[in-house]
Amino acid sequence: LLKKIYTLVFIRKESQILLGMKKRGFGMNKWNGFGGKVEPNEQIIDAAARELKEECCLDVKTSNLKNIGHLEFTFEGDSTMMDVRVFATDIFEGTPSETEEMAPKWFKHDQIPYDDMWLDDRLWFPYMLKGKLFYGRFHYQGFDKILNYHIEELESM
Ligand SMILES: CN1CCN(c2cc(NC3CC3)nc(N)n2)CC1
Repeated sequence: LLKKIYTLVFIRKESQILLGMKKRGFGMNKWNGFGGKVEPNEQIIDAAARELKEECCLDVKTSNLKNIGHLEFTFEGDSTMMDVRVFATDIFEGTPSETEEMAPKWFKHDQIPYDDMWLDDRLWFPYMLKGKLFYGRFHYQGFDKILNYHIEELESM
């Protein structure tokens, strides 16, 4: 019932996508996009650009970040909902660099390391990789089992 909003940013270059290996905190030891919490009085899009810079030193203009997806996560026995706003761009400045949070690496679309990612990723990544807009909700039991989910392509966000 209590919704917390998070950001998740994917950077694309030619036929590759940038993922980061999370070195600490939530999602540690999983590859993922870059993101985090939205501070009070912070616009979601600004939080997305801020976290990207903090986590892999890339600079993006918020005007170049496109909202491509919306993911909602609930957990059996827990009343919080993770509301994850997904953004992507292929316009960025800087070189992806390792930080205390993330070790970045480029991946070809057919070499996404799903076994070292959140379980839901293998369900919605194909929509993202095909350039589609998507909405997905996933109900987890613990962090290693999805009890049920729904995902759909959207015509607009
Ligand atoms: C700040 N982060 C951004 C990414 N995020 C998640 C969550 C997730 N699944 C949920 C079961 C945990 N799956 C991906 N790919 N990312 C959580 C919050």
